[in-house]
Amino acid sequence: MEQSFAGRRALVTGAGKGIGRDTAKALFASGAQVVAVSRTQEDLTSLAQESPGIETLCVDLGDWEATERALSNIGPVDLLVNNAGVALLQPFLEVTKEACERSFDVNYRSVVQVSQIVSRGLIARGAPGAIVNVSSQASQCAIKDHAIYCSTKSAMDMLTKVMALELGPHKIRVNTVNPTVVMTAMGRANWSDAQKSEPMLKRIPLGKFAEVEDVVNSILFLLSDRSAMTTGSALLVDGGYLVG
Ligand SMILES: NC(=O)C1=CN([C@@H]2O[C@H](COP(=O)(O)OP(=O)(O)OC[C@H]3O[C@@H](n4cnc5c(N)ncnc54)[C@H](OP(=O)(O)O)[C@@H]3O)[C@@H](O)[C@H]2O)C=CC1
Ligand SMILES: CC(=O)C(C)=O
Repeated sequence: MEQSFAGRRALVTGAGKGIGRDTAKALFASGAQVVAVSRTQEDLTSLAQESPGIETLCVDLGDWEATERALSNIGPVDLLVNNAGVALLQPFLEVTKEACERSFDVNYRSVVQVSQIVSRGLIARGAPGAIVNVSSQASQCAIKDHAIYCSTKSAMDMLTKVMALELGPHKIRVNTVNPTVVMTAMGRANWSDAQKSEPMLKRIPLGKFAEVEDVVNSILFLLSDRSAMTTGSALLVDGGYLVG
C-alpha cells in the first residue's frame, strides 16, 4: 500500500536538484503540501512547472540572516528534510578557511537553524513531526579529500541523535539517511573518474552505487508513520559498504 502524506505539509531543502528535487516531487505526489527551498531560482521555477502546486522559496541556506527572513512566516510544517549540502573537496593539507566555513554553514548550521524554526512551530501547535537529515556514508568512513565533508556529516549524525533525545518528548522524530555515492550533479562532479569510483564500488557487496530513488524511498519511510518507533537512527543506503 502506497504511503500517503495527505494533510501533512513538508519542507525540503536543496529541492532544486538531485535527491532533494525528487524527494519534493515524491512527497507532493503522495499528497503532501510541499515547500521546496533551494539556492537557484531557475531550478525552483522548473520544479513548480513539473509539479504545479509545490510552493518554492529561493534562499542561500548558508546565510543565517537571509534564512531567518525567508522562513520567518513559513507557516505550519509537519515534515522536514534537511537535504541541502555541498561537497567542497580538498586534500587535508590544502583545506581553506572559506571551504571550512561554507561547508559547515550549509551542511550543518543550516540544519540547526531550519530544524529550530520547524520544531518551534510544531511544539507551539502541539503537533507531532518528523525530520530527516540527509547525511552520507562519509559520516562513518574516511574518504580521501573529504576531510571537511566527512566532518560535516559526522557532526550531522551526532546532532541528529541529540535532536532525537530532546525532541522526542514533543513527539518529533529525527533520523538520518546515509547514502553511498549517487550519480546526481554532486555525484557526477566527484565520482565520474573510474580510478576513484572503482575502489569504492569494489567495497560495496551489491556492486552498485545508489539511485536517487533508493534515497527518496528511505527518506519517505523515515518521514512516514511506518517508522513511528524509529528516532535517532542512521539508515545506511550504501549497498552494504565494507568500512575498511
Ligand atoms: N550525490 C551523492 O553522491 C551523495 C549525496 N549526499 C548528500 O545528499 C544531499 C543532496 O545531494 P545531491 O542531490 O547529490 O546534490 P546536488 O548538488 O545534486 O543538489 C544539491 C541541492 O542543494 C542545493 N543547495 C546547495 N547549497 C545550498 C544552499 N546554500 N542553500 C540552498 N540550497 C542549496 C543545490 O542548489 P544549487 O545547485 O543552486 O547550489 C541543489 O539544488 C547532500 O546533503 C549530499 O551531501 C550523500 C551521499 C552521497
Ligand atoms: C559523495 C558523497 O556524499 C559520498 C560518497 O558520501
